[in-house]
Amino acid sequence: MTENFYHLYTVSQMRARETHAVSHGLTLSTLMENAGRAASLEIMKRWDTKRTVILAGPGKNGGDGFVVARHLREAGWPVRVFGTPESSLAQEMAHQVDGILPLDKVDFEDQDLIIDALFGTGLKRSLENPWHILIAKANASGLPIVSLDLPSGVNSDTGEIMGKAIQATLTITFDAPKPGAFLFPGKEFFGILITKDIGIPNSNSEDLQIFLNTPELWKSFLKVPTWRDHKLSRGNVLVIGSSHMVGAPKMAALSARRVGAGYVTLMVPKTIEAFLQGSVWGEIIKSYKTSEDIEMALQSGRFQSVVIGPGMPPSLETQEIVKTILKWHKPTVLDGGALSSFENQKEDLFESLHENVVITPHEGEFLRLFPHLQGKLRIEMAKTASSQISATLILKGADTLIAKNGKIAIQPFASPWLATAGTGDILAGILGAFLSKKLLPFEASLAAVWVHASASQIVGPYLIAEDLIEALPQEMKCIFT
Ligand SMILES: NC(=O)C1=CN([C@@H]2O[C@H](COP(=O)(O)OP(=O)(O)OC[C@H]3O[C@@H](n4cnc5c(N)ncnc54)[C@H](O)[C@@H]3O)[C@@H](O)[C@H]2O)[C@@H](O)CC1
Ligand SMILES: [K+]
Repeated sequence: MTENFYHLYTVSQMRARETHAVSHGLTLSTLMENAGRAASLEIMKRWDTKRTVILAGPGKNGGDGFVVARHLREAGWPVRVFGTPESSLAQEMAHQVDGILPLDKVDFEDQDLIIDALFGTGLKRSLENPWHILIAKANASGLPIVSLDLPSGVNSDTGEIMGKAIQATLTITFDAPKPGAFLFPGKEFFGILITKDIGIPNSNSEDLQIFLNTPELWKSFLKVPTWRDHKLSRGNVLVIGSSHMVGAPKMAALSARRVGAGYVTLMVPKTIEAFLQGSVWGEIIKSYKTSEDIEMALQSGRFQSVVIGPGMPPSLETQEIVKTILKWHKPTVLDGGALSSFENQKEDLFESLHENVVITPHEGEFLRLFPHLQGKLRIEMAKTASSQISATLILKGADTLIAKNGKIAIQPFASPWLATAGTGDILAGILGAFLSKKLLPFEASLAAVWVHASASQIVGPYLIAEDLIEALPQEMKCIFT
């Protein structure tokens, strides 16, 4: 198993792993034996003797199922095996098991447990009957289902449901988890996910293409202050607001402070300056009339990062301000209206983006900028779009994706209660703070998405944006202890 436990293997990477194993003298039969044995041991660890039905598909996933059948029977379990081995390797494993019945005769009456070894990483195209009926029958049985490698019917690379999928109680995946285990809708079908080593030697050759966001990737870059620090050295963030929605930039600014930015300036139109002076305490309020005033503020060189978008209306004025900011090549977060303003001038935006920018669209904002990706899976959207722009992309959603040059990290968890107004402004603020602390845009994005999601779990049900801001210091303390 790879030491990068956060590394997710695509189907083509799994094939490369297989070839790598063979080049180290392992046979495919040995790997199948290792997989089946590891799975059967895990099953016997979790359950006492159960009347078990094994559903074995035509390929190697089915082969793994036959191995499980043999091991469970050797341990005295009553096991009924249904399958139609087609590949020579699956047949080799099937020969070691007596009394295999045809899949159309499957019956779950008086049984306790189902092992799903129908399809794994080799699933191609959408499943049709008789597989549909079989999967529906297994799901409707009410029995616990253990899926080998992945729930049959889930696309290993994308999490797409290929017609119909097994709803697993437990999934025992081999060598390393697959992206589909963390991408919706497939993610919901895995039940408990565990990974088993099957003896494939470590290899360094595969590129890190898709992986899970974990603090190990960025924690060391987030520093606690020392006696040498002062408020400006701890990150100086400029948040641009508008009179359109005043609360949004306020929340972004406060969030930046709550995750450790030492100094946050909120720059708003002259018309609301006085109002804001009276309603915020710790942020510095400055005003602007035109984009030139913002340019002058940036000229001062004081700000280490800029956040624009929360509460900004999609307009030509916003567009002008964004273009002005991007000229300065500062670490910059573009969110909400800062992105939507370019719906009809996408190329202008793409040309102005640079390496220090992070864009944080939700799917609606994303499709305004990349309409040609409408109908694509999220993982494909992120991969394609991030290869087209020089900025880092955070594609927000239940399984937020962070992408740069086609490399993608998946946020493994987040509370569904985050689906409420204002939480996006908070993410923009957190990100602005981490950028001001000199984290590189990709690492800052990983850290911000994690902190945001993790804080949402601290708050729990009935979260509103203001609660999330309050929970940020607790989350930051968790990271540092
Ligand atoms: N890659 C590796 O290193 C290892 C893989 N192993 C197992 O092997 C699995 C992959 O094996 P395979 O590549 O044989 O693939 P699968 O066993 O997942 O499925 C391939 C078979 O399903 C058929 N099939 C695909 N899509 C279909 C559809 N829509 N309708 C009907 N039939 C369809 C194919 O014609 C082929 O016969 C993994 O998921 C894992 O369980 C393990 O044995 C251990 C080692
Ligand atoms: K399976």
